[in-house]
Amino acid sequence: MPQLTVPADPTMYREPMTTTPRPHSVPQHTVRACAEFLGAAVADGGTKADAEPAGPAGLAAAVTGISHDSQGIRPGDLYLAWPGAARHGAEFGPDAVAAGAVAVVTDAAGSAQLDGLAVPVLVVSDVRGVAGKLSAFVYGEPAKQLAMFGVTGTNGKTTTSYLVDGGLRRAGRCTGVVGTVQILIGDEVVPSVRTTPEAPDLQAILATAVEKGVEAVSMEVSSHALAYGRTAGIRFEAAAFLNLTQDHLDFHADFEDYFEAKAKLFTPEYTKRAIVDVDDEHGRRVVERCRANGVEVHTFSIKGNPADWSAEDVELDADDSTFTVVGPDGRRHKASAGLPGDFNVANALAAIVMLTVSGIGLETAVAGVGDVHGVPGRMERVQIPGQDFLAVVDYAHTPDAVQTALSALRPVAERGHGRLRVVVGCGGDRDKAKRPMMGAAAVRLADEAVFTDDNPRSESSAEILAAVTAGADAELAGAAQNYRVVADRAAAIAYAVAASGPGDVLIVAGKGHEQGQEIAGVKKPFDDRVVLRAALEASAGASSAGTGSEKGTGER
Ligand SMILES: CC(=O)N[C@H]1[C@@H](OP(=O)(O)OP(=O)(O)OC[C@H]2O[C@@H](n3ccc(=O)[nH]c3=O)[C@H](O)[C@@H]2O)O[C@H](CO)[C@@H](O)[C@@H]1O[C@H](C)C(=O)N[C@@H](C)C(=O)N[C@H](CCC(=O)O)C(=O)O
Ligand SMILES: Nc1ncnc2c1ncn2[C@@H]1O[C@H](COP(=O)(O)OP(=O)(O)OP(=O)(O)O)[C@@H](O)[C@H]1O
Ligand SMILES: N[C@H](CCC[C@H](N)C(=O)O)C(=O)O
Ligand SMILES: [Mg+2]
Repeated sequence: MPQLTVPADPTMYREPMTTTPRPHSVPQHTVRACAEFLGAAVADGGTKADAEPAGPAGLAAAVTGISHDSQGIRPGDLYLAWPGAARHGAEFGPDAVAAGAVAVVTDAAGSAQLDGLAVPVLVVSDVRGVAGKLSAFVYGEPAKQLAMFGVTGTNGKTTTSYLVDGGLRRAGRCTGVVGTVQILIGDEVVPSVRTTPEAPDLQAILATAVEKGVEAVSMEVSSHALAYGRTAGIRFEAAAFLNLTQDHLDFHADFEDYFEAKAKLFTPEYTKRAIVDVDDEHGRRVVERCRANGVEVHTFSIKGNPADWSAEDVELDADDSTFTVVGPDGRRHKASAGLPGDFNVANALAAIVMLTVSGIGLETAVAGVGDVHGVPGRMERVQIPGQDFLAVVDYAHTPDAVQTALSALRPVAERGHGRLRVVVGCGGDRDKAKRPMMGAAAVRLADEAVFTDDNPRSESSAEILAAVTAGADAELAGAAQNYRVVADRAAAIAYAVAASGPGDVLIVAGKGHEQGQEIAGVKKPFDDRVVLRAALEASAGASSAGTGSEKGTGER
């Protein structure tokens, strides 16, 4: 098996964002105006200090920004001290003030820790609960100057937000995208650390976008974002619900709680219109909610379910697809998606409907969505000269996504009379319940699964892999084992490449665009696309040197 090392180019690893872009000009409300906006009690080290404000300027100080991170404070900021998983943000109140914070917004528990602070302490009952609207206030309500498009669902948010962006660009809009892969503000690219940024960062990004002439933003709205209120203060032109399947039950109490978080987006406060995939049972529940709460709802289906919009005559290829969009008035329009798999037809239709019902012409929406050929790390083909099998990097990191990705490429393997192989693992410090389910999906739908490390984070790689293989074993129920475990991800990819022969299909799943692999809390550079390409080149080199005799020896 070829030995691989990850290229040690430090520029490949993107450090987490430490500074969010900030707008140049803001309304400069005073601390007092912010306190009034919040209806907050003002405490100064536990003593009511409305009459005698603390600090040099106290309540009269101008507020020029807002942050929840003491390390991201700029002079003139409000510091939001909320309780975290590990500690209370109030612990960092003094750091924030030293960095120039003009006031701290916190809760009663935080206020008790901030005795004698040199700036006013504004006390509210739920800091995260006010963060969205307060941040929007501080930055001058930027979302009101933008056409906002939001996408939620367990899988497909990133893809769909890029497809919406394609349509907006086609319509001549200057655009922004906020999501898992990166943040685009016009032509500026900002690294992303979260799918949906925390509210102060999100509002700063939107205000910067307005300053740069951006007119429309498509963004992912994660369930964490909805639970934490990260998008509060934004009313979307259109919000899409794609699907709801197993994920994030480390964060949500149960599946119903996960659903309720997603359902929040489809209320009049959050969106003008809902675009809902009714092929998903939870989508149908969202439709009922919208009908009850008065949100305008547009349904779509790619599976022949009754819906306002549907995709018919779907033809799938290894790299793309064509279909006919059938609108509510019976209008039919030929469309294409430059991405493989029927699930991407659903994503494309979601984007087309979002754009069309928001006033972009159907023809423009269809053309713009069809302009998008590839989303980083989503079914991204990695190909070297002479390669006689299909190799893709995909971001499937949920049971449903593993199933979807494998099912989408099964016909390609069949057409090539080849075998379907997947390299996959599960992240640590995330939903544990999905691990056996992913293992089961992999052995059920692939000819061979290679189970490997994803981002173990603080967890033991061996324990994560044991949970994955337990699911695989249960699924196989004594049938011949069609998986192997190669914990080292580069070695797993190298094995899978060496095992692949003509007509085969290889999916390297779970890390997509990611630039690092986190093991025992240390993040090292790792890009599946780079590692896969290196493995392909090493394997081709080994074959041409006559040492590739093992290649493609899997049973056919
Ligand atoms: C598990 C989780 O939800 N963690 C979130 C949490 O971190 P934490 O509770 O551990 O924070 P902490 O270390 O206890 O610190 C408490 C507070 O002190 C502040 N602090 C801390 C240290 C310091 O020096 N100065 C300072 O001000 C922190 O900013 C924080 O506000 O609070 C932080 C902000 O306050 C979040 O950014 C962080 O999200 C982390 C990054 C995360 O990865 N969250 C994931 C689970 C997430 O949000 N995922 C969703 C969905 C992904 C998807 O499906 O696409 C997403 O939208 O990305
Ligand atoms: N509509 C869909 N239905 C089911 N699976 C999908 C769908 N769209 C994409 N997928 C699968 O999910 C993976 C992740 O897709 P994408 O990154 O667009 O989703 P996401 O919702 O943004 O994920 P994340 O929660 O990590 O941000 C893809 O690589 C693909 O395997
Ligand atoms: N937004 C997802 C991404 C998971 C990606 C996977 N590579 C992992 O690390 O588990 C999460 O934070 O749960
Ligand atoms: Mg995403």
